[in-house]
Amino acid sequence: MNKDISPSQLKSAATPVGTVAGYMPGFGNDFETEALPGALPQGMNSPQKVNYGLYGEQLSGTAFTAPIHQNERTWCYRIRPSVKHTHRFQKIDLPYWKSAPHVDPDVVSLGQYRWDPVPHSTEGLTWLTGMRTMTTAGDVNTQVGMASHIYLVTDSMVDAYFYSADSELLVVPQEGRLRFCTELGVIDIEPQEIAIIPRGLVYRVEVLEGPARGFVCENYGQKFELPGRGPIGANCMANPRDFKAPVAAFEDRDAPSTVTVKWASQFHETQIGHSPLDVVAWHGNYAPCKYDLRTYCPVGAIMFDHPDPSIFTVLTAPSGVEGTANIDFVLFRDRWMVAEDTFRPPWYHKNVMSELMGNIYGIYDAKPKGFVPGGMSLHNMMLPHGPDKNAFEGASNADLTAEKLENTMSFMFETRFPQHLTTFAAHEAPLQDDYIDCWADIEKKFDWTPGKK
Ligand SMILES: O=C(O)Cc1cc(O)ccc1O
Ligand SMILES: [Fe+2]
Repeated sequence: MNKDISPSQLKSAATPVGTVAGYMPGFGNDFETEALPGALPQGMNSPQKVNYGLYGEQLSGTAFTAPIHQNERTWCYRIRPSVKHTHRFQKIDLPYWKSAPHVDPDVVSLGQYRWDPVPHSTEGLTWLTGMRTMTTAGDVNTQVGMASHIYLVTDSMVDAYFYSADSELLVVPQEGRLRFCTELGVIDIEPQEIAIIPRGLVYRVEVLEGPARGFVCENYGQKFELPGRGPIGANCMANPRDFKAPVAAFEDRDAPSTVTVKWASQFHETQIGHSPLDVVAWHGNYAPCKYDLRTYCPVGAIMFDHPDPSIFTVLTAPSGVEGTANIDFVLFRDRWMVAEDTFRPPWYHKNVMSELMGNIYGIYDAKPKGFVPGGMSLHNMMLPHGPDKNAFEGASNADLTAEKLENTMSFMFETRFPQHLTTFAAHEAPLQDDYIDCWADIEKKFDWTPGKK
């Protein structure tokens, strides 16, 4: 132990997990943070003895040899190395959390689909038991694609911890407030914020205000990164400083605990005798973060026409094919509409990517009715869609003054892979059977008469 530190200093410096959430700004920065003074080795990663009797441990988020601009890892200094567990892993069943490839032969995924909010259950549900997979795409074993989930959470995890070896999770709350107590610190989120929980990071989820509902994009592939802004330049869209990583916080708590691991699509459990959230200090660039969607600075059409929705990309997870994302996370927030002589809502279209949308709050301009907060829609790859009849009539006859779209926040998880509905999405979730009728009354307006000039 470091002899320069007095016991009173130690007491005041400790920030146990679960009491305080403090943050450091920046996206993918090389952070350093310590909950006890002097806990973080300086100038090297593996001193012969670490202060306070801590163990050094590296968490790699990319291959050791990944290019320098993508290479991510974090050095943790912890009370016990995380290998210490007392039991072999046992498989457990979480029947509502599915992974790709998962194709129910009796479910038709080819279609335009929309769901009302999945209602809260009368039984108590945690982050693990309350996860409801709606769609899967790609293949978790080859680390391509994604799954979309709804979470319904009423109960905090108690002496229970989780990590996903399969995926990074992008969490989009719609109702309630959650606390993510992670190995690297504490993150609190509420609607209009998001959190990113990296692959391999251990955490438990507590309910600060329930019941909580929201959306999750489970990314099997390369990590989310900020999109290149091209000619837009060095500012606007999502700015790096608005992403917040937690400061170090730890628990020194001996209690029989469970660790659940999602690995190659299956869930496994082991027992440990202490809290694994025992990282006293860390440094590195592989860390969870939160982001307030209200800080997203949209750039749009200021003269005419409706640009592709890629202008609203918050984060993109590359697929290896340049410009073709494994997943884009796109935000439709409040903004001004000023384009002249223009049909302002989204146009009718057929997209090579598949579009999973969720409504966080308010009204989405292409679907003034039926796409409600907590609801989702799926327009699968190469399936035509666009404004419903009301939106078309409204926007093609509107007085085109400058108009502010207010009371609106929806998002899209857009992937290059087809999305397959789970049995839950097709049969248990509140699917709107009449969704495609929103286009049924679109009239033929063609006003050409043969032979007439
Ligand atoms: O289908 C949707 O509503 C999402 C969407 C929005 C937009 O402005 C342009 C294209 C697009 O797919
Ligand atoms: Fe679309």
